[in-house]
Amino acid sequence: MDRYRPEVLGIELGFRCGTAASGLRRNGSLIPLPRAAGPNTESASKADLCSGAISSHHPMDTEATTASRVDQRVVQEIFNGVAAETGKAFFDALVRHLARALQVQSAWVTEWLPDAQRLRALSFWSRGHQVPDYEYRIQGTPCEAVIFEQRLVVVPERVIQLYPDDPDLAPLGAVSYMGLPLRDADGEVLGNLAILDDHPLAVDPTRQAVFHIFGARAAAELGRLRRDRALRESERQLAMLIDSAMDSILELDATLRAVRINRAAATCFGCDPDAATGATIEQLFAADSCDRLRELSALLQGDAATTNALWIPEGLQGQRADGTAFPAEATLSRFESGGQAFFTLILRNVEDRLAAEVRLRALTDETAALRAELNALRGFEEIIGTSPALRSLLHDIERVAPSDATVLITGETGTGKELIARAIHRHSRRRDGPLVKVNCAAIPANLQESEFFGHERGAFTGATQRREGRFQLADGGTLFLDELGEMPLDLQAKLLRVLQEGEFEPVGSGRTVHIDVRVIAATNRDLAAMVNEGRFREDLLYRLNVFPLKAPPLRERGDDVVLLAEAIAARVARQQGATAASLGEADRARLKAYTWPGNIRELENLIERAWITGLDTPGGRVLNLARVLSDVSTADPASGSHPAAAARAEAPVLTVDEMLEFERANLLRALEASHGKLSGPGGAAELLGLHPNTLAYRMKALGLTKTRELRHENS
Ligand SMILES: Nc1ncnc2c1ncn2[C@@H]1O[C@H](COP(=O)(O)OP(=O)(O)OP(=O)(O)O)[C@@H](O)[C@H]1O
Repeated sequence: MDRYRPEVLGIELGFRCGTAASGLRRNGSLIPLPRAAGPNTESASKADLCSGAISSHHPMDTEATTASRVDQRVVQEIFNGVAAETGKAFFDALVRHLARALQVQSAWVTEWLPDAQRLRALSFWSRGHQVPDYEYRIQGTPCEAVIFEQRLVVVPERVIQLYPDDPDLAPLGAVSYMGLPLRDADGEVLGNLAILDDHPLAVDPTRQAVFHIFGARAAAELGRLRRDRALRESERQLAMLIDSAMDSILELDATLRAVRINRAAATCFGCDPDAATGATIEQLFAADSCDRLRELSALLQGDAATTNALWIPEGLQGQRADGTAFPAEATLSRFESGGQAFFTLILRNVEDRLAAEVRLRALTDETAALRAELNALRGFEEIIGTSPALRSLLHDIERVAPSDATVLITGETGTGKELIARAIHRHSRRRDGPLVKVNCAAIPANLQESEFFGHERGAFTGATQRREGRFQLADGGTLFLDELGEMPLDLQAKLLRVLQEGEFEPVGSGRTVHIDVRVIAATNRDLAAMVNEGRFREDLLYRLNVFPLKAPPLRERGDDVVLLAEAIAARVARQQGATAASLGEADRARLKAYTWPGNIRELENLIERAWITGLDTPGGRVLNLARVLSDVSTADPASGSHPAAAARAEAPVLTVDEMLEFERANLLRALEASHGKLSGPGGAAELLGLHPNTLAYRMKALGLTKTRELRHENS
């Protein structure tokens, strides 16, 4: 814009003495200005400069030598005047010396406030005095171009006419102006340096150069001030941050003396932050912790140091001002400031955490103990009974369960062998693994191998898919082999290998599979007798018989029969949404008198029947035990006419084969009596006191599976 063109050198300068102004209008108020005693009375050199300008249309050309000489002096003068100063004093000295040396009425240095679009004087010298609090809007002033166009602006004369909107020019009686932007190293405008006179300004390149030099000096100081201010601000923020941190922070010097500690640290050490500043680590930590801190700080300092920070998990003992100690964990890190090493120790009092951990551990232990107790109860909760025989069995279960020993459970049918196997699994370390049951009597002999060990696709006719065997399914858990006595001899050999080596080959595969399975086997057969007969492998028996358990028959469990009867009755009642009345003395006696050849399974069947034919009373349903027991036991056992008692008294000792034949004949009799009905009320299973599934297994085993007359009514 043309109005900014006057700085072009060579303009004819006229000398006019300005009118003394009464004051500056800034910030809405009038700043009084001292009245000038006369134009440029401060220095004789001003006259030289001005007259040179007047006498020539080209002062620059004609006065160059003089100006140069004068400027050398000016430079020196200003440098001497400001060299020792910094900050506000520096700017005061700068503008004072500049005005005096250039023989101008006013000189000022400002800071640019871009948000407010204002310039604030860091120092303003006018007519021999400092003008305080000088600040102005930039718009319409000669400084506008200085700041926005970032260049030197020289207005040798008629500045009021050129900038009629600048309200301060008239009160100052301004005639000429020169302004220079002050920039930092990045080129950002920080403010400006300006002079103003009530006479036309004689300008030449040398004077401008001098102005530039002092502009650069002012810019450097302004930049320094800014950085200083920014540093102080960031230090303030850092101090606030450190002080408000939850963790205790200690800044230590190279000798590990605290140079600063935050509020959290002061609280932690139970002292005043100021009092703790200057404390040695010996005053803050226990002796061995001090040794540790010294060692670690040396590690961080050494040439071989590979890290800047070290984690000290627990193990530090802080010492409070009152002499008490607290456990702490910390991070020690090293930093440098002003070429000196410092350490930051970020500390955390872990007293509460350790106490919480101790509490947690105690609670965990307690919970584990309670859980174990509960498990012990729950593990055997299905096994009802308090008789010495049963208690001794439970004790054995507890002993053998935690080991990985193979267990062989023997006992009559229905005595709870499967229940025992489950209890062992539940009390073993494999409790979270699978419990897989295989009933050897229920699987056709030719399919047993594949059932146990799995098969490859196409291994035999019908093997359309590859299939995993029970052993593999039980990997990591327990395999329960029920009715082990029914296992064919060739499979027994393979089972032995699995037990000994933990590996097998699936049918039709050359691949060896390794498994980790505990085997629990059960049988109601006399395996020793079978060994003698060559029907069971002796080596397998030895291998299985590591820990034999015998499930006692119900008739040897004393009052357990009553407890069991009541529990079964309650279960049946629950299923029906009813209640069962307590057993009367007569019923208890009846239950105890019977010999229970089918054991607990027979008892279950009997109670169910007694429930059906029972009588409802206000106290709950009364079981019709008299009738169902008289059906199975018409005679008084004490008289010796009870079938079992009679059998014990009269029957000759039978061989195993004779026993099997006897069993076969007995089953056929039961089937005849039930007219071929297998299960349900009046069925053969009920007559025999067997579970229908067991009856079915037994029939298969005895070759009775194809009996045409059999009818399943309720399953
Ligand atoms: N002590 C007991 N407490 C409660 N119920 C029992 C007890 N013993 C056995 N039973 C119950 O008796 C029934 C027969 O038990 P289980 O099947 O375990 O006998 P088993 O000896 O394996 O019979 P089998 O030789 O015929 O396979 C199951 O319903 C079982 O829950």
